[in-house]
Amino acid sequence: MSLVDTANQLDSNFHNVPIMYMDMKIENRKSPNFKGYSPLLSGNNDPNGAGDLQEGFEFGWEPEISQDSNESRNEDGVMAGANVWPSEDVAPGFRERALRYYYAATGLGKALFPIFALSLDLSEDFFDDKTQHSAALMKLLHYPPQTGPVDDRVIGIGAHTDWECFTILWQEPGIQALQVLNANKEWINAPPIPGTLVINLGDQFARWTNGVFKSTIHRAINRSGVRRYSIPLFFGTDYNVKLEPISSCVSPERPPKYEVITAGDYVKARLQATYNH
Ligand SMILES: O=C(O)CCC(=O)C(=O)O
Ligand SMILES: [Fe+2]
Repeated sequence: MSLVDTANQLDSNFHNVPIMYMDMKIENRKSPNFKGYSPLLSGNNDPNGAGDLQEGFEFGWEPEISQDSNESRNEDGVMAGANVWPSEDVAPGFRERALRYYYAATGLGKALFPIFALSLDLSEDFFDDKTQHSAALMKLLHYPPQTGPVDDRVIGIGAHTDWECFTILWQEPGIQALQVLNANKEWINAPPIPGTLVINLGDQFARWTNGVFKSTIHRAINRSGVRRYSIPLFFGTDYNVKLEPISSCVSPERPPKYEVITAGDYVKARLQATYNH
């Protein structure tokens, strides 16, 4: 089955989850790393915005389905922490399908690193020792339709860049919502194309390459009149790895642009800023 078909299958299950009423026991603010359920308007990706008109459910790596989901990995440092799931009564089969798509999509995420290493004239295994632990978060998002008077500061998800290296984004077929800011500062629609996924570059990759690759500014607005779902997978380098610029990307003309911190500290700081606004 193709990756997109696996996502479509998860989507059909996800539509049946009464996600609007997810148990507030699994609210993301109760988890050290914001795993679990984020209610409408609880996050704010654009500091000039007044809250994102979406709700979501976020989870990360965990051992294969048959094992205990409570295991957390020491290597994840500040980002260590178990997933939290809605109960099987509320969402039968949801965890299993979500993890099935997660594992398939992380396989694609991992395959992107050698391609980008080659594009930077590095050996293709350059990122291998930095991507041992699937530092990857998946988010299932629901955007209610936006109708009526519009406050420009409240949209589905405000203008932002993603935080990791690559985002692999599945979008609800047939609904235009995602927009990308081009070099002329114009918003360009990025409609779903059947059978495809969107790949966005994120801040960690801009940091690795000292700005040679840029993270894409994007936003989403659902004015379709119907609910929209999307599923990003944010895939970065291991949380305990320092985001140090690749030496060939630093020169007297291109001095280091970013303070060096670990990938985990970076993601954690961004999560805190987004949900504790
Ligand atoms: O829903 C979308 O299309 C975009 C989601 C997104 O940008 C994000 O979650 O970071
Ligand atoms: Fe994003």
